[in-house]
Amino acid sequence: MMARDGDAVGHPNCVTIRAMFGFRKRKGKGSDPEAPEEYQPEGAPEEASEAEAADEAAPEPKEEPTEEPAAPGPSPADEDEGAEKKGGLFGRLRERLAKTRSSLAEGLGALVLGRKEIDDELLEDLETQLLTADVGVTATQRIIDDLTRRVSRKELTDPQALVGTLREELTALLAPAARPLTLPEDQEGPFVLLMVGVNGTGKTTTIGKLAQRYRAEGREVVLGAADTFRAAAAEQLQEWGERTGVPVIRGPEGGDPGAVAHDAVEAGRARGADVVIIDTAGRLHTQDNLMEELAKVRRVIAKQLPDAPHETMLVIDGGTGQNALSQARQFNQSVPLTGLTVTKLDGTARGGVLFALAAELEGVAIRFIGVGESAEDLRPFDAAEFVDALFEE
Ligand SMILES: Nc1nc2c(ncn2[C@@H]2O[C@H](COP(=O)(O)OP(=O)(O)OP(=O)(O)O)[C@@H](O)[C@H]2O)c(=O)[nH]1
Repeated sequence: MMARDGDAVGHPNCVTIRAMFGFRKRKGKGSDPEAPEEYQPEGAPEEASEAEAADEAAPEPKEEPTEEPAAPGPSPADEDEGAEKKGGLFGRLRERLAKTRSSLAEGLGALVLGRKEIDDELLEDLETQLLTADVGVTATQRIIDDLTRRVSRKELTDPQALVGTLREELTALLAPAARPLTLPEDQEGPFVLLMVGVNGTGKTTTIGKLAQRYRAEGREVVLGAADTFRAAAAEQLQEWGERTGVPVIRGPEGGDPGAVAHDAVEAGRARGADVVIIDTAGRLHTQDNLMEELAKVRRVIAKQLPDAPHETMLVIDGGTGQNALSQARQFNQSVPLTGLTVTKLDGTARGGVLFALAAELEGVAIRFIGVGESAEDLRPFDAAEFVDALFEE
């Protein structure tokens, strides 16, 4: 890896290039991206243990609370409640990110405590802290380069200001990736979402939550169960379909997933649906089989509808840390990705991986994050909100 800020080297009182490579020297420390995560998969959606899971079980998706409630317009009392709810939602995000918060932000606070100046050692410790929190090599390098530059120009001298500056840097790093998924209002034919991801990352659950969200917005949705490899996957999708009042197109077990995808798009067209969401297998006999199958499903959809799939979304388990990056790269080769959903951030200290994904996967937007099992825990990804939730007292 090349340093990009050579001009910092040799400047009096400034950090040296040594600091930027500190992570190499400390390789062992906290740099075990493949280490098993303590996250324990929880039960099926309807088994959610928290009180708010009751929200999810509501039979009418239109009554599902949303972050931006639709008409009728709010009364003044509702507005107060709205503000409170917003605070509540932020509070909940903050609480759900507690593990990442303690591994990333709280560690940084401790790091600068009692320091009098920003020297090599402090920047090296910061670098280690970021890598330990799964921020990843590219993002960490970019941040340390930038801080080094600021220190060398004397724009940043006070260690206590370092955390604030870092917070800005982290937000700026995430911001280009935080592009919401907006459905066109005037599109001819349905908006087709192809959902991919390895087994157990929360793909089917995410599809269910998305169906619920879109139904609550008054959109017509069709689901396609193109994971014909695992019968339980279609069952699970069917349950979500029943819960949200959305038709689910299925095929025979072991059948052709391309045919199911085709039928789902066709059903979406015939019904004048706004959105078709297609679930795919997360595991086949081999990884190569899986990638070929996904590419084929994609081709079938593309033949049927110009520009479709309009979104190819990879669902990643945030608890897999740096492994998420290799998953994303691999999927991206077979089915060019347009968006990501990172789930299970509520059960892991490895949420720093969002920064790694933003830095490494240019052009792929982070659409949603999952911070729990209920529908409102699938949140549109907002860079500033995410960083605030990690840093705000
Ligand atoms: N805590 C938590 N659990 C989640 C989240 N998203 C999904 N889950 C849970 O993760 C488990 C696996 O989710 P699935 O939707 O079955 O995963 P999948 O990727 O479809 O897996 P396959 O169907 O096996 O391919 C379920 O128990 C979900 O409720 C999240 O953001 N937080």
